[in-house]
Amino acid sequence: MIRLQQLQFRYPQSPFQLSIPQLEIKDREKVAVIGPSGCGKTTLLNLISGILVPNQGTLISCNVDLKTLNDSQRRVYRISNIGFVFQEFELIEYLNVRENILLPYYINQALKLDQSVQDRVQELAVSMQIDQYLNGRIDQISQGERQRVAICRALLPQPEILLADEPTGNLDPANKRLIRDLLLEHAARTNATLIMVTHDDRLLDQFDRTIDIEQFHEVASVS
Ligand SMILES: Nc1ncnc2c1ncn2[C@@H]1O[C@H](COP(=O)(O)OP(=O)(O)OP(=O)(O)O)[C@@H](O)[C@H]1O
Repeated sequence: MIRLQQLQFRYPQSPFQLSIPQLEIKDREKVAVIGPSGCGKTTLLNLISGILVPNQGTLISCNVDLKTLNDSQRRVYRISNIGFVFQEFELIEYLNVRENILLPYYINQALKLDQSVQDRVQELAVSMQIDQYLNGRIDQISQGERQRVAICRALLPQPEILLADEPTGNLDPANKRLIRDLLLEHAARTNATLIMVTHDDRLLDQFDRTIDIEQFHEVASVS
C-alpha cells in the first residue's frame, strides 16, 4: 500500500505546489495518472520513488514513512522496491542493449548478477520483442525499441512498485497499446503495483483506476 496524507511538495524558487490531502494506492493496483502538462505527474512519481522528499505530510510506501529515511536509506528503498521507466528512458549510448538492461545490477551491489538474472534478461527481451538487438547498439534501434529496453531494465529486478512516466509517448496507437499491455501483463505476473503516467485517454480502459493529478496542483507565491 502506498499512502499519502496531508502531503505538500514545492520546488525551491518555484510557484508550483502539490497538495495531496489523501491518496491511497493498494498493492497490485494498476493505476493510470493523468493531468495537463506541468500539473505534477512526474513529481508524484519522483516522490513515490524517494527521489524527491515531501515538505510536509506523510508518504508511506512498503510500510515505511519515506520522510523518516536519510538519503542512503531512500536509495536502498528505491533499489529494493521500485522499477522506474523514465520519460526520457535514460539509456546509456556507449553500453549495448543487454548492458543497459543489466545496468541496475552494475551500479547496485545489493543486486546479485547471476545466471538466473541473465536468463531473465533473455526472457524479458523475447517478451518485449527486442531479443535480436541484445548485443546491438542503443543508437541503432528505434524509439519504440528503446522504450522497450527501458521497460526491460525497470522490470528486471522484479520490483514491487513499477513507475512508468509516459512510456508510450511518441509511439503510434498500436505500439502505445502494446507497451501498455506489456506493462500490465508483467505487473500482473509479478504481483507488482503499476503506476503509469499517460496523456492518452484511449489507454485508460485497462487500468483499475485513473487519478487526475490536476486536482492536487496549486500555485503558491514564490518565497
Ligand atoms: N527541478 C525543478 N525545479 C523547479 N521546478 C520544477 C522542477 N521540476 C519540475 N518543476 C516544475 O514543477 C511543475 C510540475 O512538473 P512535472 O514534471 O511534475 O509535471 P508533469 O505533469 O509531469 O508535466 P508533463 O506532462 O509535461 O511531463 C512544472 O511547473 C515544472 O516546471
